[in-house]
Amino acid sequence: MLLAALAQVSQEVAATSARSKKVALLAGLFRDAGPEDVPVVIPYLAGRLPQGRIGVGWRSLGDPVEPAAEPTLTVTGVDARLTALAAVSGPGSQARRKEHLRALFAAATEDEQRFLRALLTGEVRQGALDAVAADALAHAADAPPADVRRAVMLAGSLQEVAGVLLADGPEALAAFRLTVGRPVQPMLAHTAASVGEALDKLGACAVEEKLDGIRLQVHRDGDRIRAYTRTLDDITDRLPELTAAVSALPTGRFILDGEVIALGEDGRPRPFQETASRVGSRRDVAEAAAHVPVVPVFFDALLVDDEDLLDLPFTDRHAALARLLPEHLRVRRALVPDAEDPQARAAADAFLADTLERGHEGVVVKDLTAAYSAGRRGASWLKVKPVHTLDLVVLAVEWGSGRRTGKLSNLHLGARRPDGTFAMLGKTFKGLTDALLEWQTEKLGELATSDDGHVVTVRPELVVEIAYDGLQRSTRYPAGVTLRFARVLRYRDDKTAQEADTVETVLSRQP
Ligand SMILES: Nc1ncnc2c1ncn2[C@@H]1O[C@H](COP(=O)(O)OP(=O)(O)OP(=O)(O)O)[C@@H](O)[C@H]1O
Repeated sequence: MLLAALAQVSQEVAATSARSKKVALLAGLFRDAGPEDVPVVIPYLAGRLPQGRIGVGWRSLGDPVEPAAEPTLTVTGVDARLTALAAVSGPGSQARRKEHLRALFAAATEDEQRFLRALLTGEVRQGALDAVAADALAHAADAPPADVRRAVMLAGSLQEVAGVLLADGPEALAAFRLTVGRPVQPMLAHTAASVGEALDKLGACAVEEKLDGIRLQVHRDGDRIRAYTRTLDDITDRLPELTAAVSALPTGRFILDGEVIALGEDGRPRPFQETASRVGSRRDVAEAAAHVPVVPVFFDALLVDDEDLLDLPFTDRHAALARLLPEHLRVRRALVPDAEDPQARAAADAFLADTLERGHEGVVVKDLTAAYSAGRRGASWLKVKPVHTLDLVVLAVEWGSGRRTGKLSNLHLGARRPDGTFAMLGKTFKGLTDALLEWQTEKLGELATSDDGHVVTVRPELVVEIAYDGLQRSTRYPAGVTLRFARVLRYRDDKTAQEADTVETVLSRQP
């Protein structure tokens, strides 16, 4: 497929707000795509590079290059060129990257150049494009849209489903089943302002402690035990405690969802960074385990023996969990069978107070009747946390002064808009430790697209968790509000910019 075709459809999709028109445009594109094009076309449409970060800085994109008259570039050709570019390393690599880029731009027409430039600087972002693309794919392949969506949820990747569907037709979708050893995207939660609000929204529910650890999905088939993070990375070898705890269970086949967390001897959670460094580090596993032991704590069961539990109500899944696991491996919870009963409401509030007292970050309130909606932020799980936090995208950063000279310090923070662009909400350099400063200077340097000596603009890719005390009106910022006392809590390596909080979420937090 020619890059020109993709660039044109991408532009047309961005220009229309009608979902049905977007679906029709994308379906047309998918009909023309060969299976070999799919792994490139889908990420390009969403503004992602299959290579992840390719180390192209603003310098390399500098001077204009004379465009080609006729389109000849293919999407697979462009992808191969960018793979080669990403592989360049060692002395002189900047110059060689620049050569690759110049060659690519010289072969591109004016429209293609515009598309490539936007792709490389992170401007081609299309809000919620993956859901539209799944429906378009169903159209293109004459498959039921619901079947395609379910396959995507189970495969954890639209690309993979697209490849199989376009190559083998709708019957091939049956191969995407919940399978032990094949991780699925975890179910996510919305936010409620208080336990009372959550009870009003959900009715009969369970209130569970919200542990501030790292999301964990464990698959066991006899001796084969694998553990995955929220981004589906395999972390089994880093957490020997986990394999030990899971292999001691009598049941041999299951998929469980939970959290891994470092607890102190008093049972209170240790600082989040300690859990994060255990999960993030492959080195000296035995020593790290002795130093900062972690425990798995589970809150859901997706499959037990050969039974797929995804579509069962939460109560049934939890009953399966209770049969499978001893109490200390399960999250603590309080049941609220009748959300209108004042006593039950008071008990739910008391459960939150007790959970906070024990050092945890809040609770997750769960609808007792809801199925497990993998990969989606279902309305049936509501988290309640007293400290306000937002996951925002770093749009730009300022060079520091004084003690921070030479470091990229003051972060410009953005929330997501429905069209995939970002609205700046404010700036902060508070809460940044020396280690974080060091880390962000390097990372943001790699993502830089322009630098005026004071402000460095970056590809909007890094997600940072920000605590704040409230919102205040501001005419300086595009959403009309800014954050009061914003401070950095941590970087969220496990989230992409598409998963950052939206302007709508931010505004809904206004009292
Ligand atoms: N009992 C629980 N039930 C569900 N999720 C839990 C529970 N305890 C801790 N968690 C964690 O909370 C997360 C749910 O919140 P959410 O879906 O908003 O993701 P998040 O943005 O990573 O959350 P946050 O930023 O608030 O930590 C889960 O991904 C999981 O890691």
